[in-house]
Amino acid sequence: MNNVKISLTPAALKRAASFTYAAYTISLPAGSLGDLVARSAAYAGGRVVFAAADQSLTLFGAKPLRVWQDLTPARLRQIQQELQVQWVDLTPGGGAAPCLMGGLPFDLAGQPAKFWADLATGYVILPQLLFKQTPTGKTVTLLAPVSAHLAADLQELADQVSALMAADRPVPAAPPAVTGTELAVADWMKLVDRSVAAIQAGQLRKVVLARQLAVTTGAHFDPVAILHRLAAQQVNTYRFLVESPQRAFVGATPERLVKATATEYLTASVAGSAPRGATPAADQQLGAALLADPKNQAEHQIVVQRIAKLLAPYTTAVTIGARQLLKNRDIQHIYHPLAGPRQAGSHLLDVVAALHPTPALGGEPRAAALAWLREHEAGRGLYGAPVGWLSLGADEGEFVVGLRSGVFSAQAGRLYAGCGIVAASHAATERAETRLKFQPMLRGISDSWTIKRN
Ligand SMILES: C=C(O[C@@H]1C=C(C(=O)O)C=C[C@H]1O)C(=O)O
Repeated sequence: MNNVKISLTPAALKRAASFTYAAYTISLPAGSLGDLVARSAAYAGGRVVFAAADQSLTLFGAKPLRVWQDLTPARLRQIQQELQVQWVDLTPGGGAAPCLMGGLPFDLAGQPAKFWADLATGYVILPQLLFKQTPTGKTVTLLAPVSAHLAADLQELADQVSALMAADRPVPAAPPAVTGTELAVADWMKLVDRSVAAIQAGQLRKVVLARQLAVTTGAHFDPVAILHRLAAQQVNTYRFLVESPQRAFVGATPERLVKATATEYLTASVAGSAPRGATPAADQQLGAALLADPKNQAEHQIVVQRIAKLLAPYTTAVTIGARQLLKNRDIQHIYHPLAGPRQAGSHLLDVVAALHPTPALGGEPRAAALAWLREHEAGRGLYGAPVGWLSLGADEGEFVVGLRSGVFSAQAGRLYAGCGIVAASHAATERAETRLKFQPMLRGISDSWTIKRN
């Protein structure tokens, strides 16, 4: 691509003067956005990627103009509302809106999540370079603060895009060999037993317990390389990367929290898990057994009923789609899509606040489950939390549940996996289920790993 020339008329510059930020959208030649992400090492420490499971959208934000931490959905809604009126589109003929991208914490009131460093309490960026790929094309939206040198600043951003597109794609390094340690297994199994006892005593109906696998490598964890491997390995998943100067949170989740279009909210209930079979017949049998299993049915019913109730006030009617199996490479789940037309005046982040954490990640009732987790579990950081993007134009965006994921520094990482505990749960089976849920990320980070139990 030849270098792009930004053209701003004096009238456009005058219009910009009453705003804080100015945006300018450029169409890019066809080609995979993944290739650009692969070349983006110069922006390491400040990248966020979101790739929708149905390939309808990939977003790549880089060069944060602003960063927010200590987040709740309500706080992010306030930030969105403030920013919505602070930017102006200077694209001749009209361009795309800037977006906020990143993740909220699972529970700000939970125990501190030390390993997460600067990602611990949520991390949302306003990128200066926002690449967007849809089936109809590829664009980049540049965002600069309005100043006397706005035209030069936008041109410099455009030049950085040209340089990125011209950069050589680095030859991917072989994935590092990894040593893993399952943390606190005996304690966790005891906690499963105690949770089952609390459920049987009527203290709560369901709680989702997570555990951690610490991973280390003598080489280097490259979050973008992990993201690419996940994209190739994990069908039917949303891939994401939230990268700060200190950490990178990467994953491939099957679970949508909520997508807001102009007219609809779409969500999903994903709960109840089984392995994939080695042959189509074995796989079909495992799926049929999962659908027929009373414990998994009970676990799933709690989730689907609660989500339908929580979504109802924000829609004119909730439709619960047919029960299906959601199959990823290593795991299959019971799955229901849910959707409803938007209630006039409702906001995406209010729906995020209402839904998170669903009983697929927290429990039922929510308050009792969260209290149980705050007391018994180490902080989750962004694991299991809303991860996604939010437009600063219309109130549209999508948040997924940050599962099948890990957080990394250069040489160390933590993978997370959780499972729903109900009255009929057994610690050994739940441990096996969480082991299965570590599998996608282990495969994503390495071709060879050794796991120790601590
Ligand atoms: C908590 C996780 O997964 C969640 C729990 C599930 C279950 O209990 O069956 C299934 C899918 C997810 O909603 C995880 O993968 O870490």
